[in-house]
Amino acid sequence: MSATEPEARQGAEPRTMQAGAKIVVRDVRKTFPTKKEDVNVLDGVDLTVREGEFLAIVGPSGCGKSTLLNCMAGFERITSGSIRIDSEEIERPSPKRVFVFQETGIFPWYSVWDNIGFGLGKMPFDKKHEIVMRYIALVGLEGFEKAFPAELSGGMKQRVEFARALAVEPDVLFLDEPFGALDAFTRLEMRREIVRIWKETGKTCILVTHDVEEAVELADRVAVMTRRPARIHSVLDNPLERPRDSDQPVFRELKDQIFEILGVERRV
Ligand SMILES: Nc1ncnc2c1ncn2[C@@H]1O[C@H](COP(=O)(O)OP(=O)(O)OP(=O)(O)O)[C@@H](O)[C@H]1O
Repeated sequence: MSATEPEARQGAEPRTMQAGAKIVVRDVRKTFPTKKEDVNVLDGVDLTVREGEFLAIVGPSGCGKSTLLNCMAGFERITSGSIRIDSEEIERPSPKRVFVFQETGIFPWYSVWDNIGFGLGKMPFDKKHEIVMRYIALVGLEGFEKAFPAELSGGMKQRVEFARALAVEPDVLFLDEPFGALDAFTRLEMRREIVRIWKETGKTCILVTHDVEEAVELADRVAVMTRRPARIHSVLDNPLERPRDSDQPVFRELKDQIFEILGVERRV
C-alpha cells in the first residue's frame, strides 16, 4: 500500500493528457456566499480520478466531500480552478454523470419498472423495455418490475436506485453515502453488490462515505480530505484483491493509516 501526496499544483494548463485520467481536478476552490459571511469550503483541491476506477473520498464531518462531488458532477459551480472530464471543462450537469443517493431518490408512486425507465425519456416501448429489463436483471430484481417501493425492502429499493442510475448509461457514477439509510446487514450485502455491478459495467465510480471500513473494502484508492477549508491530504492505494476481509493485516493497516490522517487533522 502506498500513499501519494496530493498531485502537484499545475500551472494555467491542467495536466489533462495523463494516460487513463477520467477526471482531473486542479486547484479547485469553492466558496458559498451567505448573508453573514462567505463559507470557504474547498481550498485548492487537486485530484485525478482514473478511467474505470473505484475511488472513495473520506474526510472529517462537514469538510466538503459532498460539495466536491457536486462540483465534479457539474451541480455546483466552482469559484476557481478547473475540473475536466475527458478533457472537457465541467460547467453543468450531464446525463453522463449520475448520482446515487440513499433509497429516498426513487419515486414512491412509480413501479420498479417506471422508476428505472424514468430517465430514459421518450423512446419506442420495446427498446425501453429491453433496457429496463436488462438493468432489472443486473441488480437482481427479476419478478419485481411491477412492485411499488413501499412493497420493497431497503436493500431492494437501493437496487432500484442503482438500476435507475445505470439505465441511462452514464460513464461516471457518483455515490453519495448510498448505503446510509440501510441496516447493518443490508449495507454489507449492498457493498458486495456494488462491487459486482462496478466490475460488470466498468463504470468510473466515486464514493463519498463516512465509513472508513467501507472505503477500504470497496475502493481501488482512498482520497482523504482535510477539515474545512478542505484539500486532499493524501490518496492511498489499496492493493488488496476483492473480495476483501477486514481481518487482513493490510486492510487493518490501511484503515489505521486513514484514521491517523483524520486524527491528525482533528488535532490541528
Ligand atoms: N449551499 C450552501 N450554502 C452555504 N453553505 C453550504 C452550502 N452547501 C454546503 N455548505 C457548507 O459547506 C460545508 C461542507 O458541506 P458538505 O455537505 O459538502 O460537507 P460533507 O463533508 O459532505 O458533510 P458531511 O460529513 O456532514 O456529510 C458545510 O459547512 C456546509 O454547511
